[in-house]
Amino acid sequence: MLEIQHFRKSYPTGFQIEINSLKLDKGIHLIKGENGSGKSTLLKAIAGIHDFEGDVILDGISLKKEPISFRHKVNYSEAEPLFPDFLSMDELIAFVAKTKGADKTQITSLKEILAIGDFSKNAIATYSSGMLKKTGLILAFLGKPSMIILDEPYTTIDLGTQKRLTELINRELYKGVSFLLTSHIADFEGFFDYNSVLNISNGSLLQNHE
Ligand SMILES: Nc1ncnc2c1ncn2[C@@H]1O[C@H](COP(=O)(O)OP(=O)(O)OP(=O)(O)O)[C@@H](O)[C@H]1O
Repeated sequence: MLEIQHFRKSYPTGFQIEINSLKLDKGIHLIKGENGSGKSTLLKAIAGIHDFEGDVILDGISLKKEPISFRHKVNYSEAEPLFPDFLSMDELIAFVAKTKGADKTQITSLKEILAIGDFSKNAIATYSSGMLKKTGLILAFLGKPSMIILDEPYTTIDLGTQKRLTELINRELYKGVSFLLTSHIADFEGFFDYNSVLNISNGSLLQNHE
């Protein structure tokens, strides 16, 4: 279970997200909101990338008190991932696999599902936007995370990859992994039986239904 307590994140521009208390059960959750509503800011905070006031607790492990253990349990993919141009996807996978404890079987299986092919040997500088997105996605599934956070997972990838990504998410859900997804359009609302759908507007979160 994911718990957000007394959360506050503000930027010097004046934009602010405040969540007094939020509890999300194991399962799959969707955060919807317009451009600039605060989705990415919230996800980056939950993933331990952005600093914030308050705490986020996953399965009893506090991000503030046990940051290393917490980060081991949470994987994250950005909406528009950026990586060093000179590295290849294979090199990035090898690095993340080592830190997250992923084995060769898992890597091969994920590469097959996401139809990565031999292109992963090439430098990131040569990647299309879809390949860049697939790079971010594959890294987010490595190891044995309790929660996978995917920011706008269906943008940029082709229809075939979208279908296989849905199968992959369902497979991992079945194994007990939880998911937190965002969308600024209703592009994949019907793909999953969400445990909850939340709306974020101007930094405030509203829980729709469970
Ligand atoms: N590093 C930053 N410094 C200052 N302001 C920021 C920063 N990152 C985001 N913001 C501001 O915070 C607000 C929320 O941005 P955020 O990227 O979280 O929204 P979003 O819902 O993910 O948007 P989109 O759907 O366009 O990706 C926006 O007003 C944005 O300009």
